[in-house]
Amino acid sequence: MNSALPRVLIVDDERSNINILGNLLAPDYEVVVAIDGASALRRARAATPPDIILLDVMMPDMNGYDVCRLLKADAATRDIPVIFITSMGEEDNEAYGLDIGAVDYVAKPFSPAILKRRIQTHVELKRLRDHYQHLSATDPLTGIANRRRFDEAYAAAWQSALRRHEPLALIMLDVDRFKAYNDHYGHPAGDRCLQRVARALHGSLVRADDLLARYGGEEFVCLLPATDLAGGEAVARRLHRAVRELDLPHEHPEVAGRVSISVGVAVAWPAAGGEPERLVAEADLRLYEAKAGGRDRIVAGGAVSDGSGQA
Ligand SMILES: Nc1nc2c(ncn2[C@@H]2O[C@H](COP(=O)(O)OP(=O)(O)OP(=O)(O)O)[C@@H](O)[C@H]2O)c(=O)[nH]1
Repeated sequence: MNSALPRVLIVDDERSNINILGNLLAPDYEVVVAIDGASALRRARAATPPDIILLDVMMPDMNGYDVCRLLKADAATRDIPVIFITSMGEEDNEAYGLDIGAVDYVAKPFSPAILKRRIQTHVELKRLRDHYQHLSATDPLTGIANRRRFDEAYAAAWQSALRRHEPLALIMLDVDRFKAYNDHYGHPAGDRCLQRVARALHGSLVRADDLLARYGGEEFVCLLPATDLAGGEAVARRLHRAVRELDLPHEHPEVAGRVSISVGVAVAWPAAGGEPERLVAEADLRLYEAKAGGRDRIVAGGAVSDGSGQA
C-alpha cells in the first residue's frame, strides 16, 4: 500500500482557518490549499488528487455544498472523502451535507485532537478501498489489468468513441502452442513465461490511454482508443516484435524455436445502438485466422461499421 504522506486538500476562503488546519495536520500530511470552489475542483482533479478534502460551507461564488455535489458527480473525484468543517452546525445543515455525499460533518468550534483522529480514520478507509479496488482490477500472475478491468474500460472506451466520433481498435493475441510449452517445461515455467510476455507487451505500449489486459489463460487483449486500423496494425507489430525479441526457447516442432504470439486486429467506429461485442468477435476471428494461417503472425482487418457508415 502507498506509504507516502497522505495528501489533504483544505478548502476555505479564510486564510486564518486554513492556517489553523494546516498547522494541525502539517507534520503528518501533505497539505494542499484552495481558497475558492473553482480552484478546489481543479486541485481535486489534478494528476495526483488529494486523499481527503476538508471543505468549508460558506464561501463566495460557489458554496461548499455545490463543490461537494460536483465532486460526487464526477467519476474522477467521486471516491475522495469530503469532510465539511463549518460554523453552520444546525442539524438540518449537517444532515444535508451527509446526504450529498460527505463522509463527516464537523461543526466549529472543534477539538483539534478529535478532528485529527477522524481525518485519520477516513484516510485509512480510503487507502484500504483504493488497495482493494486495485487488487480487484489486477491479474495476480502478471500484474497487468485483468478481464474485469478490461470489460469496464472497454465499455467506457466504446461510449467515449461514440461521443467523439473516433475509431476504436482492439488487438487479441495468444501465445502459440502454449499447452506444449507447459507440457515440456512445466507449469511454473509456463507461469514465468506468461509474466515475461506480459511485461514485454506492456513495455511496447506508449499511449497512456492504451490498455493491456490478460483476457484469460494465455490470451491477452489490447484496447486502443482513438486508433484506426493502420494504427492498430502498427501497435500489433510492436507487440509481436517485443515477444520475438524476448527470445524465449520453445521446443516444439510447430514453432520457430522460440515463444511467439498470434495476433488479431480489428477496428470499429462505434455508432448509437451498435454492439460492442461485435468488435471483440471480429478481433477474435482475426486471431483465429492468424492461428489457422500458421501462427506467429498478425492478421488485421474487418472494420465494424455498426451503421455509422464510416468503416
Ligand atoms: N502455466 C500456465 N499455463 C496456463 C495458464 N493459463 C492457461 N494456461 C495453459 O495454456 C494452454 C492453452 O492451450 P490451448 O488453448 O490448447 O492453446 P495452445 O496450446 O497455446 O495452442 P494454440 O493457441 O493453438 O497455438 C493450456 O494448456 C492452459 O493450461 C497459466 O496461468 N499458467
